[in-house]
Amino acid sequence: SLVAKFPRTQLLYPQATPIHPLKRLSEHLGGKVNLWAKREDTNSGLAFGGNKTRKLEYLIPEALEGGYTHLVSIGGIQSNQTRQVAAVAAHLGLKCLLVQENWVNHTEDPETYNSTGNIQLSRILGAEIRLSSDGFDIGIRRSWEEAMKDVEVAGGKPFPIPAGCSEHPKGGLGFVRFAEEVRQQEKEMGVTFDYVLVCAVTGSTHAGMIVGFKEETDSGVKKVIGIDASAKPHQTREQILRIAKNTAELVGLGKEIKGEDVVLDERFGGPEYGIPSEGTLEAIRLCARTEGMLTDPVYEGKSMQGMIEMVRQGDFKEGSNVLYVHLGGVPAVSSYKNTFKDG
Ligand SMILES: Cc1ncc(COP(=O)(O)O)c(CNC2(C(=O)O)CC2)c1O
Repeated sequence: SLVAKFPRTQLLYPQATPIHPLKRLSEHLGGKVNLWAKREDTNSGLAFGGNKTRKLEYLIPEALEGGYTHLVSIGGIQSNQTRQVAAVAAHLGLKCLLVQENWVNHTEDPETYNSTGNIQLSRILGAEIRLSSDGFDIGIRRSWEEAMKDVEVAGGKPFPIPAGCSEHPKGGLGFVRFAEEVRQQEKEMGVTFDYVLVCAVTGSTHAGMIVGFKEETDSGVKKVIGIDASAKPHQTREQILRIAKNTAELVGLGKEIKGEDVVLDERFGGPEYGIPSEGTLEAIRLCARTEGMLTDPVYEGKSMQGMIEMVRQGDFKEGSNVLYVHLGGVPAVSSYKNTFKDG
């Protein structure tokens, strides 16, 4: 394994996350392409888990050794990242300071949006929340750096966890292991996935998969297709490529990561980060009502829309197996009260 040499704190359930067919959705779309889902949204008992919990397994060992007192992270008001960091901190007996910025120009009433969903869970989990009026950006933020300085001034030792864990040097390792897990499941299931679809914003999920699938020799290089949900795809694409290169170096992949390895579909991230299009809402409803599988309006609803559109447009050859990776995000749905008032 490319990542066996790195320490990992067990935060996920020990078993591989389930892969199951999406039979009724596949049928509804013509039955020519076999759609499957791998459920990272059920990967841990820590506050609904999700893709960040898998990444945190490789960041946390350093936080536990180095005498750190606080996990300090950042995201939008309804960030899944910050909720997962809050749960991991509570689980390990560390304090937690979260910077929550104004990333989404939503149309919900602020009272609801700022007190339900992920931020409600983070408060229940005991995190200290610091609201910031700064807007959406996946890069390193001043508000986050100031929060860490404040922890130091107060005598604490802050462990820095950047947005989505992505700019952390080890942010890609979790999804390198994910790719190895998929390859193991392919062998056990006797199925080969021709495509792996993944939602991308800060990029280390997609980047880790590129490295992990690039290593395989048995069933050919997996076609990892990223669906942008940042609506700033240039910055996301650059971040995916940079993280994939750094992660390949870190694990000793021994193969070069090239620009064309980053396949990022920019068509479904709009109109803005955190704002769903009508097409995204339709995709959320179709998947929910054919499979009973819920997706959210910020992230997975957009990647679900992408997969549905690609099937409809015949992008996948007949009989191919398409693996949709569900990365979590559903807890934010309750903050989109008006959006879903009629279901
Ligand atoms: C449910 C869900 N699906 C996909 C993604 C995109 O993952 P990456 O950031 O690794 O590209 C997120 C991220 N969320 C961020 C957050 O603050 O929650 C990092 C942006 C996600 O939460």
